[in-house]
Amino acid sequence: MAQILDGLKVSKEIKEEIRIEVEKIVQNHRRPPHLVAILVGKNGASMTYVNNKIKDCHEVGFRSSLLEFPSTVSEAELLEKIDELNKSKEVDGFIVQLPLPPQIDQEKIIMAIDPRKDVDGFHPENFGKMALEMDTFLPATPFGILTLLERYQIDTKGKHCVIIGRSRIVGKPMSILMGRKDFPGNSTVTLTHSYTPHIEQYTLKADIVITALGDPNFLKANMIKDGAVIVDVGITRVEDDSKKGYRLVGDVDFESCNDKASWITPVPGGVGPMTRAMLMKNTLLAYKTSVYND
Ligand SMILES: Nc1nc(=O)c2c([nH]1)NC[C@@H]1CN(c3ccc(C(=O)N[C@@H](CCC(=O)O)C(=O)O)cc3)C=[N+]21
Ligand SMILES: [Mg+2]
Repeated sequence: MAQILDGLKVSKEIKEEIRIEVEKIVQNHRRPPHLVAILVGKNGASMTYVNNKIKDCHEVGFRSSLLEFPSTVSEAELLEKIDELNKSKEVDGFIVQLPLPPQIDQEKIIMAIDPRKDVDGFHPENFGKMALEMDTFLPATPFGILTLLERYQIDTKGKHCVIIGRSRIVGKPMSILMGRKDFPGNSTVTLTHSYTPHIEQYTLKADIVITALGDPNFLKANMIKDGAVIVDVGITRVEDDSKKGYRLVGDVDFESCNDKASWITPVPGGVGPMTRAMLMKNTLLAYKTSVYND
């Protein structure tokens, strides 16, 4: 049986470290860090994620604000709000929860965010800095995966890492980060996606597999090699008879892969909570002007 990369446990440790730091800040009569979340529409999963982020803020002692807009909001209205948040001396960082409705140009919204307050690390300036190994806000999910690998001292140097999915918030940045010079990195990276034929010919050779495609139970035991490290970013709501009406299912067929892998992340309780902890970390970095000091 594989050992568990316990994201829930590590996320609690990180939040506790942040809480202690915020406590000291407030004891020194300074205001706490302030994170703002913009939520457009009433998508169930998005509402859960954003509410959890607000809960995390309370736990670590941050101030938080939730700005909700109807799904009919115009691009101009959102841009106006972003401009206001960019200028506000009371806001350290903010996020615009994705996905956005079709009338809104996602790239235009992300481009409008001041890179200094871009705690998601989605702005091209921050993405470029990430790729060039300069100080920046790392996108929260990849940052969470790196931190999880680091805390469990998973050896990534010289290993073959196969990533499934090339999204701008997970697959693409992850493919860059695993190949960077710092630890955990120094992997040889293969980025696979929907046009990769016979994905198993790559995953079977991988020391580390990171799946981010949103296809429940996609990765089966017969697609991985003995002792592989498996990181599951996928999280899909699958309808069932439970009280909630759904359960969360990852991209990895946990049952079968658990017997073959050396380390594996569970869903829920793996990458998801780590993502949220790293958003708190980035907000603290923005507050302390650790990344941008002008
Ligand atoms: N601007 C923006 N930034 C994001 O970081 C962002 C986003 N948009 N859009 C959607 C994705 C997805 N994402 C998750 C965060 C936490 C969990 C999480 O906490 N998952 C829990 C379960 C939560 C539940 O009950 O649904 C777990 O895996 O244990 C999952 C997914 C952030 N994203
Ligand atoms: Mg993807």
